[in-house]
Amino acid sequence: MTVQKPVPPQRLSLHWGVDEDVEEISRYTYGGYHPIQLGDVLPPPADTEPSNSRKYRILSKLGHGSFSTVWLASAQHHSASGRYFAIKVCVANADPQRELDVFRLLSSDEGRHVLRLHDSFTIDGPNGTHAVHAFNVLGSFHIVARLARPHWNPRDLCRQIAQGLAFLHRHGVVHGDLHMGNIGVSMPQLDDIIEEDLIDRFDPPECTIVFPRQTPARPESLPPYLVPPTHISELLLKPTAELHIELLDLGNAIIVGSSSAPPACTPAAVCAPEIMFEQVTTSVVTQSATTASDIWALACIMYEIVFNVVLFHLASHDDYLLGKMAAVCGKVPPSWRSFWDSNEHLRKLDISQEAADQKWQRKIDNSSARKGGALSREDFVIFCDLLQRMLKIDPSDRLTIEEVLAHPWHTQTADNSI
Ligand SMILES: Nc1ncnc2c1ncn2[C@@H]1O[C@H](COP(=O)(O)OP(=O)(O)OP(=O)(O)O)[C@@H](O)[C@H]1O
Repeated sequence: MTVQKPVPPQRLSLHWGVDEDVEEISRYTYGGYHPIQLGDVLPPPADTEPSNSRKYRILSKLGHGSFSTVWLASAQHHSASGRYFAIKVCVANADPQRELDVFRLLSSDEGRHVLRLHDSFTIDGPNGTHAVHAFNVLGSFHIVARLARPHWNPRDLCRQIAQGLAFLHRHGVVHGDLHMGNIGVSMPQLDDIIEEDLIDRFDPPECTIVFPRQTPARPESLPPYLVPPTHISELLLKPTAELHIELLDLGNAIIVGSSSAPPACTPAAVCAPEIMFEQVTTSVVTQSATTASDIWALACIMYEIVFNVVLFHLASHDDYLLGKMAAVCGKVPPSWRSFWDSNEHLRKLDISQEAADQKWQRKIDNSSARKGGALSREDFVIFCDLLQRMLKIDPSDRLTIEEVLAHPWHTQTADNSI
C-alpha cells in the first residue's frame, strides 16, 4: 500500500507493556489503522448497501503490516459453514487503487501461485475510510519451514515460488517486496472445519489491554485491546503434506510502465544492488522495483530454502553489504567505481570473478559433503550455476523469470522428494 500523506504519530504509551507481535498503538490515529474487536462483523450493517449481503465475522488476528491489520474471518453470507478469508483492513490514508489495479490484471488461473483477491469494499470508522480486501487464507512459510524442512523438496518449493513470480511478470506486474515473509502456503483444509471447532483449536489470545498512560486526544480512534497473531499454520498444516505455495502482499507491486510507481522498499537482505547502491550513497531511494530486482530477491530466497542460511547475514543498508554483493557477483560496476575507491572498507576488498567462483565452489563442496541431504553434488552444481546467473550485479545481465524456469535446476525431474 502507498501512503498518500504521513500520519502525525499520536504519542501514546500503555500501562502493562505491549506484546512485540502487535501493531504500534500510535498508528491508531486519524488516517491510520481501523480499531477492530474479535467478533466484529465487516462491513458494519450501517455501511452495507441493501443489495449486498456480504458479512465477514472477525475470529482472530493473522498479522499486521505497515499499512494494514489482517484478520481471519468467516464469511457469514456463504451457505456452507466454514468459509474463511484473510480480511486485510488497510490504513485510512493508504491508496487502495494500486493494489486493486494490480489484481485486476491477474487473470484467474487454477494452479496459480499467487494469492487471490475475492472481495473488496470500504468501511468508515473513527480514523477515516478504509479499503478492506478479502483474500484466501495462507499459512506462514516461515513457520512451515521450521516444521516441515526435513520433509520438503527444495527444488519443488523454488519452482513454485518462481512460477508465482512468472505469473506476475507475464501479466506485467513486478512484486516489489518479495521476501520469505511474503510467501504463503495454501490451507485448503481450513474450509472443512466448522467455525466453532476452529475457534476451539486456538488458545485464547493474550491480548494487550489498551489503557493509555495519557488521556488520548481521540479515544474513539483506539481499539479496546491489541490482539497477537494466531499462527494457524502451526495448528493446521501437517509437516509431511505437499505444500502449495502462494506469493502474498501485492501492496508494493507495480504495473510495468506505470507512471506512478513508488520507490522500492525491499528489505536489505533481498534488496538488489542497484537499489542498495542508491540507498547507501544518497540515503534515499528514488527508483522503483523492477522485474530484475524481483529476480535478485528470488535468488536470495532460493538460496535460503536450499542452503537453510541467508545469503546476506545481518543485512542493513550500508557499504558493508555493497561489498558483500560485489564479492558474490565478482564484479564492481563502473558506476560504483568513484564511490568504491573513496571508501576505505570497500577499496581493500578482493573482488574478482575468480574469487567469487572459488566461494561458490566452496559452498558446493561444503553442502555436498553433508550427509543425508536431499540433493546430490550435481544438484548443487546446477543450483549454484542458476544462482550465479540470477545474482548479476548489472540488472540487465540477470536471467528473466522465464529463463530461470527453463534452467536445468527447474526442468530436471525432481527425484529428490524426501
Ligand atoms: N492471505 C493471508 N493469509 C494469512 N495471513 C496473511 C494474509 N495476508 C497477510 N497476512 C498476514 O498479515 C501480515 C501483513 O500483511 P501484508 O504484508 O499484506 O500487509 P501490509 O500492510 O501490506 O504490509 P507491509 O508492511 O509488508 O507492506 C503478513 O505478514 C501475514 O502475517
